Amino acid sequence: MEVESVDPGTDPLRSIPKSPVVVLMIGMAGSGKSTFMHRMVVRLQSKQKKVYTVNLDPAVRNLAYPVNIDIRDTVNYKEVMKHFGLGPNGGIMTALNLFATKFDQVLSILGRRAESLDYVLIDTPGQIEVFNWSASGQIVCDALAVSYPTLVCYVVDTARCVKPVTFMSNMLYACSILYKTKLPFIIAFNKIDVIPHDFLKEWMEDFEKLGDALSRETSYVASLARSMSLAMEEFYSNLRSVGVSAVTGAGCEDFEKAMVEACKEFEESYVPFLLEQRRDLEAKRRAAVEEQVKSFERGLDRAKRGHQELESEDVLQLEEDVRNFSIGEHEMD
Ligand SMILES: Nc1nc2c(ncn2[C@@H]2O[C@H](COP(=O)(O)OP(=O)(O)OP(=O)(O)O)[C@@H](O)[C@H]2O)c(=O)[nH]1
Repeated sequence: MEVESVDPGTDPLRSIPKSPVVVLMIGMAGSGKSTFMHRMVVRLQSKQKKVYTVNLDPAVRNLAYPVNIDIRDTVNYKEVMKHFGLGPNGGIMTALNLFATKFDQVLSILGRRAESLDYVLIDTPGQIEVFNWSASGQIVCDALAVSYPTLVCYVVDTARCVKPVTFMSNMLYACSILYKTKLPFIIAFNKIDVIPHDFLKEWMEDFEKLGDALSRETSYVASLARSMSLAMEEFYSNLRSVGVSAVTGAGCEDFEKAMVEACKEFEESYVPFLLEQRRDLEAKRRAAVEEQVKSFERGLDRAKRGHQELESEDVLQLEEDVRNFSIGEHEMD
């Protein structure tokens, strides 16, 4: 398996255009990422914006929105699980890592489309750690951020944050994503049709209020969360949050305003950093891709040794599929 050379059309050192704006949707399973993507696609299209969508979740069954690039068209994660002897999370992670080794193909497709696009919305797996802490997440984020204004939207299920301890753990996740990606960040407190998010804003703006709520809980985790709540104030000051409902569309206007602000932040804070770091980032990304290719080869060797009882054509077919897949697109409307 060879690492592909970069298409000149996607030269990572060219200047970063103002559009399309890339939004990475990250959030726990069931938080509403796909539904929110659908809502934003419909909303933006109704304003004559050109929206392009990418699905990076190999295990999702149904998508609410029309998808242009779909990881499920490339590697079959169930086959990957079977042949590499992995569980569901390992299968998703390996499929995503494999996809990331060919992410230059996505950049080429976007490069050809970019001039006519306003937004690229990217859906990620609900197993946040699979994206955030794997090589693939790093490869995808770095590749996009050196090419287009790139933002993170962290989708949170507001109803699942009613307990202050759960809210705090959700915020710690958000914190780890912000510090890992370093990209402009918007928290979308989703499902405000079920429960308004005002109490969460209060907890973010006044750590004493969160402390009060936590003092009603007696667990060890609550006292840990209490001692962390002050430290989190600094983190909250680095992000913007809005309440939305993917189902009713409430709050979407605020979300659009937050995207405009986040783009400004990208331009003012991130682009200067990129201008200094781009060569290093690109070298790091290519090294990460090469490492993934090697790790894939090692995995295949192990799989072959472990599957001596299986039909060798089976293993060869999988090897062929995962080595030589190419990334295509579904036409836009
Ligand atoms: N009431 C309400 N339900 C919502 C909202 N957004 C999503 N849902 C529901 O929440 C459930 C999960 O939504 P999805 O969009 O599939 O969530 P996801 O984050 O993409 O989930 P994974 O694909 O598992 O990562 C579905 O039943 C949605 O209909 C919302 O704003 N309000």
